[in-house]
Amino acid sequence: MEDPSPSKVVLLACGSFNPITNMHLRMFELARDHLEDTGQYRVIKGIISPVGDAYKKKGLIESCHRVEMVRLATESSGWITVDSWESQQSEWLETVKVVRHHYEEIIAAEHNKDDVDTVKHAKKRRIEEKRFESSDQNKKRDAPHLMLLCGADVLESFETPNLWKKEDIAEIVGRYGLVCITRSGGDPHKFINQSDELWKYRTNIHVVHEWVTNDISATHVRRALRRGRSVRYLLPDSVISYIQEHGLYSAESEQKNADVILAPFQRYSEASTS
Ligand SMILES: Nc1ncnc2c1ncn2[C@@H]1O[C@H](COP(=O)(O)OP(=O)(O)OP(=O)(O)O)[C@@H](O)[C@H]1O
Ligand SMILES: NC(=O)c1ccc[n+]([C@@H]2O[C@H](COP(=O)(O)O)[C@@H](O)[C@H]2O)c1
Ligand SMILES: [Zn+2]
Repeated sequence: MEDPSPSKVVLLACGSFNPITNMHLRMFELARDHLEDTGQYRVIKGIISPVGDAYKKKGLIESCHRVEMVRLATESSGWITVDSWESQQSEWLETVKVVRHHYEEIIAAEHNKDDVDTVKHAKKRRIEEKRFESSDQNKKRDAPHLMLLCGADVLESFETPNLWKKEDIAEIVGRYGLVCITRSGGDPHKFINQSDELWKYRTNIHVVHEWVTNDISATHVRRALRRGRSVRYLLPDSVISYIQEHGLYSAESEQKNADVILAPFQRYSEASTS
């Protein structure tokens, strides 16, 4: 008999969040509505993982500030949280490693939950276990899926030479799944259609069309801040207060890493020359 209950999903967004904007938060709401509309999924959690300082992107301020701003921005959400594990690593980590880490955490939490259940409901479980031949198989089936959430620009960056490894893309998209929000100027469907690699995994890529096109970008916010312009309503008030209190985003901070190569380019060009 077909299982009518929707699969649980955890959404993970990786990026600079320099700083977090309302659009980063909207991505989660849009993705949840889209997935739940299919009747196949129930989104139980959203995780925002700011990239570590070793990513070396131009203008990237210290991760402690970026993490704190995400914490403030997600305070009012009942399901989106920040996770600082990635940002605490001394080296830049490929996104696939971040995805694996969070999946392992989810599975470990499921096992812990089962252990607690075992003590609390030992009797009930014994009865249930008799109904299933392999409890492990069922545990796995009930475990939440983890999907990477991103904007269309990240999907399009898969084709940039020396930025992503083919096997990493295959693992992220093939094994976990991707939810991609349209961003003005891009057409993810066309992009998937034109890529033999992505076409293979098309059923694992959920494209969410944002009809209320919203072109907020962190770059735009940083530029406005440098010019002393208002950024109100582009990001939460608590984040704006934090930026003001700590004097973040100046002409000087925008020059950070200006003469450094982005970590993935550095790593993959080293690999191809050695
Ligand atoms: N307006 C938007 N529409 C759709 N996706 C977005 C939007 N802004 C950011 N994202 C997505 O949010 C994630 C984190 O992106 P990132 O931190 O680079 O934000 P950004 O606004 O693009 O910043 P920057 O301008 O510094 O590149 C990425 O997956 C990116 O595609
Ligand atoms: N090969 C990879 O795994 C790879 C390459 C480029 C960017 N990324 C990630 O994608 C995100 C992109 O963030 P930005 O759009 O802010 O540059 C970051 O989290 C970064 O670590 C991963
Ligand atoms: Zn970006």
